Amino acid sequence: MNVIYVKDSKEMSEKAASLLFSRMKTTEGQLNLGLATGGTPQGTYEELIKKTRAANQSFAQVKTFNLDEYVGLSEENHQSYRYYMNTHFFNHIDIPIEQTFLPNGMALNLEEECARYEQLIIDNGGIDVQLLGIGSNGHIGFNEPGTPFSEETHLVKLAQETKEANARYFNDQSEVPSQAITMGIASIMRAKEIVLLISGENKADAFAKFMNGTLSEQFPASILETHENVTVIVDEAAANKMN
Ligand SMILES: O=P(O)(O)OC[C@H]1O[C@](O)(CO)[C@@H](O)[C@@H]1O
Repeated sequence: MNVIYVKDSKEMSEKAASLLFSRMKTTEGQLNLGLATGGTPQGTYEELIKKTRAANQSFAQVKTFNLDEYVGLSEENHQSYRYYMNTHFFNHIDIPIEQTFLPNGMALNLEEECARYEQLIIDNGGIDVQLLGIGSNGHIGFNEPGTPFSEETHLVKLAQETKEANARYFNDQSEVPSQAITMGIASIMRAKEIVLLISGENKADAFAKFMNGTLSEQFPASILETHENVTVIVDEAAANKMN
């Protein structure tokens, strides 16, 4: 595992964007990108847009697969992850919107939707590079503590801690959906390369626990230690409990 220590979230975003940009360039855009939402990767998308524009680079061949989506929020809902991805990234680059995929949290049959999404990723040849954030409880995607490492895309009930953490994006905590569809740990681990971003004081305990290396389903991110191609980019605020 390659751990890169950086000063702050700006430097983390620049490093992550450079890495993704270079992967897109070396494959001439023939790349399946796994993407994440939340506050952490927002700067990475901004940097990636800047780089793409500055280099006048086309990424029209790239396909994207997001980790997760809330259940019951339409794509027009400003809190849906589809809305987040469109506004923060897809509307500003030339990846055709039809090549951008998220689980459909409005599907009538949610179990069927999970199986369809998993199969969609497989049918497209799998994910080449997966971008990840981490929850303060160690979740990756919406895989909460206790999720079996063998899970593929599935329906989850959000942990209270996660609802509280994500309430900042909603008018009121009661509006945070209680369910989501997420790629499972097994789906994430099938990515050929993983880039984990960790930023901010509120992630310091999670990073310390991650680095301590005990493999446990109670701390979902711990599985990443067993993946052969992981880059972690962590800022000073998140790394400050390691000294
Ligand atoms: O970057 P944030 O907003 O702290 O979120 C951390 C993680 O939580 C999720 O948003 C899910 O709650 C992940 O997609 C994200 O990586």
